[in-house]
Amino acid sequence: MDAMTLLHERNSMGKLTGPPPDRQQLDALYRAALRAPDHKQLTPWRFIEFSGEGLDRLGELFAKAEYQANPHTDDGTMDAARKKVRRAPMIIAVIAKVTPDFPKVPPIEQIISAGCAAHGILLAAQALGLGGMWRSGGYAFDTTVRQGLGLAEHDQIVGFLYLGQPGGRNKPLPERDPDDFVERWD
Ligand SMILES: Cc1cc2nc3c(=O)[nH]c(=O)nc-3n(C[C@H](O)[C@H](O)[C@H](O)COP(=O)(O)O)c2cc1C
Repeated sequence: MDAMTLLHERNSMGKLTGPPPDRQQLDALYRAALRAPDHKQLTPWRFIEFSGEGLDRLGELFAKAEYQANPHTDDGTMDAARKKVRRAPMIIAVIAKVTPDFPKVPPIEQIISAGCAAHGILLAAQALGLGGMWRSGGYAFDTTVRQGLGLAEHDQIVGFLYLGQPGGRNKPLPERDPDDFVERWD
């Protein structure tokens, strides 16, 4: 696939099956992430890869988050939280490692950079014939999840990237006209 087609036709894939990306594919995904634009070369990124039993550990953390938010939460909600992680054979949590008070690089720039890294992973996944979907849910902002993943005070989870083999048909892409979004100062 040529680069422009990839950029114009990136499409999230929510239905994902095994096997997970292999090590060679993962290396390519991370290399794409590491080319994210990065003011002052802070490399404000951290990735946590979950597969196999690691997914269940993440699911347990999601269930714990539900419980901490509401100790009266029912078993069904806790189970649903556990099962969410099994929507893909692999999840990569993309974390912005934020350095507060860094001259000229405010936290928002570091978080955007991590967002670009996530986008790089999704684009690279599609280029390799993999499927991917960026999800946050409430868990990306949850204190229990943040603690469980070892985030420092200023870090942010920018997303959970669900990755695997495409398990469904690509949805039609939305028709969007650049002119609806662009203002020109000629
Ligand atoms: C930061 C971020 C968080 C997202 N979180 C979710 C989510 O929790 N659940 C969801 O269904 N889609 C979520 N999305 C949207 C999907 O990843 C996807 O972009 C959307 O379904 C549109 O599909 P498309 O990317 O193919 O246009 C999120 C997107 C971003 C950028």
